[in-house]
Parts: sequence; structure tokens; C-alpha cells
Amino acid sequence: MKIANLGFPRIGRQRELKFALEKYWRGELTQAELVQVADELKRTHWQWQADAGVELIPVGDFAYYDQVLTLSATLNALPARHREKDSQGNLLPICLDTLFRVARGRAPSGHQACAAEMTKYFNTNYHYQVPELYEGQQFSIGFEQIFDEVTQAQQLGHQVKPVLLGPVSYLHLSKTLSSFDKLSLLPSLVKTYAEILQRFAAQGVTWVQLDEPVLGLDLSPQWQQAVQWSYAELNKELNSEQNGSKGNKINLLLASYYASIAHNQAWVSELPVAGLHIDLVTAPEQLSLFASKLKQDQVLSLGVINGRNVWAADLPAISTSLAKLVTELEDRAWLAPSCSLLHTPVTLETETKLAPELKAQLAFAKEKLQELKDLRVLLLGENSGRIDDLITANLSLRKLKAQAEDKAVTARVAALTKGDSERNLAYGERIKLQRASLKLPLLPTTSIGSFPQTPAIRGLRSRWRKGEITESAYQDQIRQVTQDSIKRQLDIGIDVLVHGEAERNDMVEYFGEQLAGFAFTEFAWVQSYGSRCVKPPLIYADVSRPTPMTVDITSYAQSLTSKPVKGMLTGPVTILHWSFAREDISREMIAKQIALAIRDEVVDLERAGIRIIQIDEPAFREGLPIKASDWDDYLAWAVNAFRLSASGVKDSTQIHTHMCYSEFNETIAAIAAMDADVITIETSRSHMDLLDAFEDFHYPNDIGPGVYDIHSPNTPTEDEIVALINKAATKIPVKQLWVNPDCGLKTRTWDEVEPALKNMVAATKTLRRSLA
Ligand SMILES: Nc1nc2c(c(=O)[nH]1)N[C@@H](CNc1ccc(C(=O)N[C@@H](CCC(=O)N[C@@H](CCC(=O)N[C@@H](CCC(=O)O)C(=O)O)C(=O)O)C(=O)O)cc1)CN2
Ligand code: MET
Ligand SMILES: [Zn+2]
Repeated sequence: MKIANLGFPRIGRQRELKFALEKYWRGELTQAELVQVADELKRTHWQWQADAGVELIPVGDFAYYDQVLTLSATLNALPARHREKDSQGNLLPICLDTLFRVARGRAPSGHQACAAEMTKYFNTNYHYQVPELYEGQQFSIGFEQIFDEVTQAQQLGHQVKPVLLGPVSYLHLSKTLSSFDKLSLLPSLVKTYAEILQRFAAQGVTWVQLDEPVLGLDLSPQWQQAVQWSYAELNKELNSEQNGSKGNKINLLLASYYASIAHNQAWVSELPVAGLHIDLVTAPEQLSLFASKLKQDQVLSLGVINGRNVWAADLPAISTSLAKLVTELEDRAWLAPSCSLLHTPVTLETETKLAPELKAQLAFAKEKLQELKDLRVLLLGENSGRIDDLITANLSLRKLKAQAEDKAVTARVAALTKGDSERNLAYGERIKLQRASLKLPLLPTTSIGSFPQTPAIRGLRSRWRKGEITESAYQDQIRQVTQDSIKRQLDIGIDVLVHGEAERNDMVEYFGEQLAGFAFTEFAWVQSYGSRCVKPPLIYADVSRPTPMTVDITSYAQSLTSKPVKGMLTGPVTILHWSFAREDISREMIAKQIALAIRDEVVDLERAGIRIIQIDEPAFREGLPIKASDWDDYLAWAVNAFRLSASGVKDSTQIHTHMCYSEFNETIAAIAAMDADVITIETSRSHMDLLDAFEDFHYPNDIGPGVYDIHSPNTPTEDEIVALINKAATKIPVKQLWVNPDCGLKTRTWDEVEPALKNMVAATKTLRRSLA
């Protein structure tokens, strides 16, 4: 029974990759030095996996920026605008800087060009670079990284299993540059995959993992056929005489994750692959279905250790549930995490401050590999001493979990009524009161919350955490930064100000640090995109808000100006989704508890004189289940949680929400049901196309579409912004429109933000004159 792994986090236990990348981009590290850091990380992670008993080490899970981007390079499918040419106009080979230009619009070498879009990978907080494909595109092998990695790992004595996103999922996740049927590209794509597999065969590889997470979706018949055709084709290529002589026979492991694929079982079980991986954490009921249909020579990889959460597994229970099957399948059963460990932090070993009883309940990526090893011990009954230890350890875990209840919280949730999730008046009436009290001009200008988190601010916080400066010195300095950002906004002429979020390390972790029922870690970083990481807090018990969290800093900011300062909170759905949540109560229940905590904060902000409060819900869309049949249930409780957080205030208090990285077509009715007075959304990268959903729906409340892309370091001109606002005004009545940038100004510098906001205000003034 093999212990298998689908992928390991690449960022490094101390985020070595992040720091090396950022230094390289700033010109403080050579490319050779960056590659050296990367190679060292790969070596370490391969060795850890080998030490844990993983026989086939996944290779190809490493990426300098994003694995989908690296795959686009491997397939020679990077956008032309990011390629360099020689003096004759011929394309130069793809190199690391080409990848960085695609992702960031610029790199230490080469010319600048508009970055490619990034978006969420299925229902995760990981963002991938969206491949851009054109009609008639031909694929070929264009980048050698994965083949080099296979060689490197083999030279270190590892047997490897290269991992690639499969052709159908790759195509599914890509966007087309004009309107044509993506599936027309499949033949060339699959042919290139076959060439890649042949290269692996020539390298002595025996197993290749192709990830097809699209199997979990409600696939149309065309897409189902695309999967069937692709794998039949790959199988044909792999078995053709001509190729057989070139190297080993390649076995394909077809991996699904994040969702049940039971609805596709009838034809998935017939695919000509040597192995199938199923996510048994998300959908345990798949087990008997797929096991009973497994062919004699097929392997079933059992995804039983949760790759999306950090809790230690109940190994005795898993062992019991697998015992019969494993006896039947013998060597044909593999034990694996449910999905790649990309979404889990690297290791618990570096955590020194967690309460021991909590730490005992956790397993990060490295520890999850150990769990697989222990599970095999239990299943094979190999080592009776170890078995007794594992069972005792598990019993003590369960005892600890019983302490999670806070009776005051559960009673408060139980007493909730429908009215608690409703504002007093309807939007049409509320907005009149709000307009009368706020007296804002047409097209009010604002921003989404954060301002640059400069190295000075991060450094300050780091010194405070280490105890090198006092609490009061830290608070003083945060106030100074806040004062500075208020002054800048007043100089620029913004109408609705924000305090700037200088005090926050992250929009979720910051609240997690202050709420009861949450714990936070020192190093449990997870990659969000590129070099950017997040450290999701842990929800281990019932949630409540012991004391106000943002009232001091917000009131301070408001005391500096007579213009409204917008209070800034993260909403319950987003806090839940971007945390590692307990699994013993429903997500709906956790969302309600968080909603009540945020509601308390909203009410306190209002009491302190704050007239506008934004409750960010950027993860609202991301929380949407993979299967459409589960949407209504999710949307009902998610909308209700938001409304619960927002409905404690007077009608004259204006509630904003904010969403980003979203498509809105499927959820627009639910978004309208959230009933925020104003919603700001990220739209500029899509050139306002995302507004179509709001237009078609006749979205009734106010909307602030982002009018410039903050992800690019280039300053938007006044004309560009005027054009975008004009475009927005063709879709949404002007009196409903707000003007703001996209979110995430925390990732930029003031040198970039200030001129851009000035142009935004100037553009707005020009339009107000022409519209008046
Ligand atoms: N949770 C979450 N998910 C999200 C987003 C989000 O904002 N939060 N946004 C979208 C994704 N975008 C993101 C945008 C930016 C960052 C980001 O900037 N992350 C920072 C970390 C933020 C943080 O926690 N910063 C800490 C500092 C941590 C740190 O590195 N400290 C250094 C010191 C740094 C210094 O001296 O300059 C140390 O202790 O050694 C702080 O401010 O306190 C990073 O990768 O660098 C992450 C995601 C979607 N998902
Ligand atoms: C990922 S959404 C970010 C919202 C937050 N208020 C900000 O402006 O950074
Ligand atoms: Zn956002």
C-alpha cells in the first residue's frame, strides 16, 4: 500500500521563496541566486516526503509564481505581448522573466506589458494566472523546467511522479481572446501532452499524475466527451509501438479533488487510466462507488487526509472505514491527502506559541505526511506499540474538542429571529435619509480601505511583536500613519475617506487575533498568489467579540476631519472562508457566530459617530460550492450571515460591502439580497465587463466599480479613468455610481497611489461638470 502525495507547498517553512522572489524583482538578487533558493527548497521538500515514506515524489508542484502559469509556458502558450523578440523579430525562448512579465507586467529583464488576469482556483483562496488562448492556437513544448526537475530529483535518488494539470481542466480554466469554442484547441493540446508524457517516459518515469478537478463540476456532455476523448487519445499515444521503445511504460493517475465526482462515475470508471484519485474528505460516499467499479489492474488513490484544513486526522476512524477495502485491494489502494497540500501551511515544528492542547490537535503539510504513515501502520497492523499510542492520542484529542462550547454564544444564536437580519426600512427609503445626512456630491469618490503597508509599518509591527517597542509606542506610530493617510486623502480631495488599515497585518488575521474562539500562528503561511501569502487564523471554539476591535483607530481618523470616514470591517463569510475552521459544527453556525461578533462592532462604530461602515465580503463568491445543486443552501446562509452583521444600525447609517476576483452573473440575485446600501467591486481588469451582471439584473442599490487596476504599477491617466467611468455610466444610472479604485492599495507604494488617486478625482470632477 503506497503512501502518495499530490503536491507539497513550495513557499518554504520561513517563506524563503517569497523573500527571494521579491529581492530578485527589486534587483537585490541575481537570477542564479533565486534559482539556488528554489533548488534548495525543492531538495528539502522532496527529502521530507521521502522520509515520510512517500515512494513516488511529486515533481512539477513547484512553481516560481504559479503552477498554471508554468504549465502555460511548458505548453508554449504564453501571451505574445510578454515575449521578447530578437532583431529579426523572432520570438526568443521563454525564460523565468517571461513568466514574471505575464504575472506582473514587468520583470528585471524585457519590456513592460499589461499583466495577465489572475483568478481564484476553484473554491480556494489560491489564485492562478488565467491562460489566454486564441483561435487556431497550436501548442508545443516551450519550457523545460519540469523535465529539469525530474532529472534533479532522480539524481538525488528519488523515484518521481510528475504532476500536471490535465488538458481538459487547463482548457476549462483558460479564457479565449475572441469568441470561439475552446474545445477546438483540444487536439493540439492533447498532442502536446502526449509529447510531454513521452519525454517523461524517456526520462525513466513510470507514473504521471494529471489533475482534472473539472471532474467535480456539472460538466456538459461536450466537456464529458472532451475528457473521454483526451484520455483515450493519450492512452493510444502511450501504447503505440513506435513510442513504446523510447522509454518506460507510463501509468497515468487521474486526480480529482475539491468535490465529489460520483455524478460522473459511470464514464470516469471507464477511462483508460492506471489509477484514479478521489477526494474522500469532501465526499466520503464516493469510496464504495469507485472501489466497486475499479478494474483489476487499476489503482485507487484514497484522499483521506484533509489537504484543505489543519486539524489532525482521526486516524483510528479512518482506518476502520478503510479496513475492508484495503484488504480487498491490497497494493492497489494508495493512501493520500485529499488534494495537493498547497493549501496547508508547511510545518507545525516552527510554532512555539500555540497552546499545547491546541497544537496537539493540528497537522500541517509535513505532519500530514506522517499521518499517512501512521494510517498505514494502523491499517496493516504492523507495530502494535505504535498503534496503542495512536489510539490513546486520538482519545485525548476528542476530550479537548469538547471544550469548544461557549453557552452564551450558542444561546444568542438560538434566540435569533428573522428580524435580526433585516434593516428597518427598504433601501429606497434608507438612501434618502443617508443622502440627506451625508450630503455627498454626484459620483462620490472613495477607496476600498487599505493604503500602502510600507516596510516601515511592517517593520514597526514586527518590532512590537518581538517586544522591542511598547504597546503605546506602537499605537502612537499607527496613529501617525493614519493621520498621514487622512491628510493625503484630504489633499487629494476624496469625498469618503478611509483610515487606511495600517494597524492590520491582514484583513482576516487581524480580526482573528481579537475574537474569542480564534487562535493564530507564527508561521502558518499559505500561498495566495505569486509571492503573496496569508496566515489564516484557526477557529477552534465558539466565536464572540470580547472588546471593540476597530473603534479606537476609526474614531481617531474621524476626529481629524469633518468628511465621513468609512469604518472598515471584514464580513462573516470572508472571515470564515479565509480561516481554518473547526469541523464539529456547521459552517452556517460558525458564520452566524462571527456575524454576531461583527454586528457588535458595527453597532459600536455607529455609536462612536461613524456614519458609513464597509463590511468586506471578497470571499463571498469563492465560498460558492462547486456543484450548482448546493448553491441555494450556501447562498441562503451566507446572505443571512452578512445581513445579520449589517442590520443592527439605524437606517441613516450607510452600509457598504466590497467584493473582488468575482464573476457576478451566477450570484447577482444573492448579492442584491445582501441589501448593502453600496457595493464596491473590482472591475477594471475586465474593463467594466463585470458590471453587465448588475446592468442585466437592474441592481437597485449603489455601485462603485473599480476605475483603475491597482495590480499594475503603471499610473492610470485621467482620460483612461474618464473612459472607464463613462463606460460604467452606460450600464448603471449615474446617480447610483460611486468612483473608487480596485481594492488592495496595501500592496502598492504611495508614489504609485497618490498620482493615481489624483487622476481619479480629476476625472470625476471633469465628469461632474459635463453631467451637471
Ligand atoms: N486573508 C486574505 N486573503 C486574501 C486577501 C487578503 O488580503 N487576505 N486578498 C486577496 C489575495 N491578495 C493578497 C494580497 C496581499 C497579501 C499580502 O500582502 N500578504 C503579505 C503578508 C501580510 C501580513 O501578514 N503581513 C504582516 C507582516 C508579516 C511579515 O512578513 N513580517 C516580517 C517583517 C516584514 C518587514 O520587516 O518588512 C517579519 O516578521 O519578519 C504584517 O503586516 O504584520 C505578504 O505576503 O507579504 C496577501 C494576499 C484574496 N485573498
Ligand atoms: C481582498 S478585498 C480587500 C479589501 C480591503 N478593505 C482593502 O482595501 O485592502
Ligand atoms: Zn477586494
